[in-house]
Amino acid sequence: MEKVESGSVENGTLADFQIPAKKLNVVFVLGGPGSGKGTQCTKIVEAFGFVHLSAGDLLRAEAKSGSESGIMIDNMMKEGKIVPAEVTVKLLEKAMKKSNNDKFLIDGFPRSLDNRELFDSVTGIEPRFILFFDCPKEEMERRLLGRNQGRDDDNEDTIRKRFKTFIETSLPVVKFYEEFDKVHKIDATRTVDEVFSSIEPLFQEFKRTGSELQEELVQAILPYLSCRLGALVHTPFGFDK
Ligand SMILES: Nc1ncnc2c1ncn2[C@@H]1O[C@H](COP(=O)(O)OP(=O)(O)OP(=O)(O)O)[C@@H](O)[C@H]1O
Ligand SMILES: Nc1ccn([C@H]2C[C@H](O)[C@@H](COP(=O)(O)O)O2)c(=O)n1
Repeated sequence: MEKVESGSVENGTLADFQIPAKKLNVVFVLGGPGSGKGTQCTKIVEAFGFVHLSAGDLLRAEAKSGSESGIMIDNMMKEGKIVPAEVTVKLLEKAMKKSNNDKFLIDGFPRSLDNRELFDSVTGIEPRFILFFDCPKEEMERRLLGRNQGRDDDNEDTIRKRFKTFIETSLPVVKFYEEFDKVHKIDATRTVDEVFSSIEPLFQEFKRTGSELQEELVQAILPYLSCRLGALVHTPFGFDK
């Protein structure tokens, strides 16, 4: 299979990608904090077999891992600031390489023009389109304060800072892609199901075929089967006898 040319990649980090950049289907999911990006990504994954990569989740995991950059990430997130693009792009790249899939929903990224430029130069991946969840500040704030997922940044003070960063640093990314006609603006004030109904048609081209669904089923039950098989081998009535 054709690979990404290492010459086009900084540090050659993408050289072990099994799928060429041009064949990867990447959709960026943008919107203010609490606009419902993660909620809709979960539904898109179920319906269309995408891999959901949340930049925020990857950063939170890295912060918890005790790595060198962990404390810096944690502090920046508490201040509602955008973590340096080098860190986030590296985490995304690693997560994409680990996956065998060719369809990625990248949630909460690019959150700045720096994010966008570095991702572009490192991966050479052009997003298929951008989903932009449009929601008034008051509704986003209401949702964030009711989220109850134990996130350190879901407090009034940090939420105010996150909104400011969203307007000053993240909206210019949406404007950038609007110039290329790549943005699907979604009214995110409706119910979860209504929002999903309005984005579903955008993903029809990614509908899974029968054999893809079959392969997914096999992958899902394989761990169970191998576990059962292992148990049989080690019981007196199993294969040993
Ligand atoms: N359409 C909706 N109507 C009402 N509540 C919603 C809707 N979509 C999501 N929520 C709720 O709002 C909260 C925030 O949603 P979600 O985590 O999906 O937002 P997000 O955009 O991913 O936020 P963040 O950028 O902070 O990670 C959650 O508690 C979720 O259940
Ligand atoms: N590309 C990104 C994405 C996220 N962050 C930081 C800053 C955000 O406030 C925080 C939480 O993200 P969320 O889970 O709300 O998407 O993570 C960033 O610096 N760069």
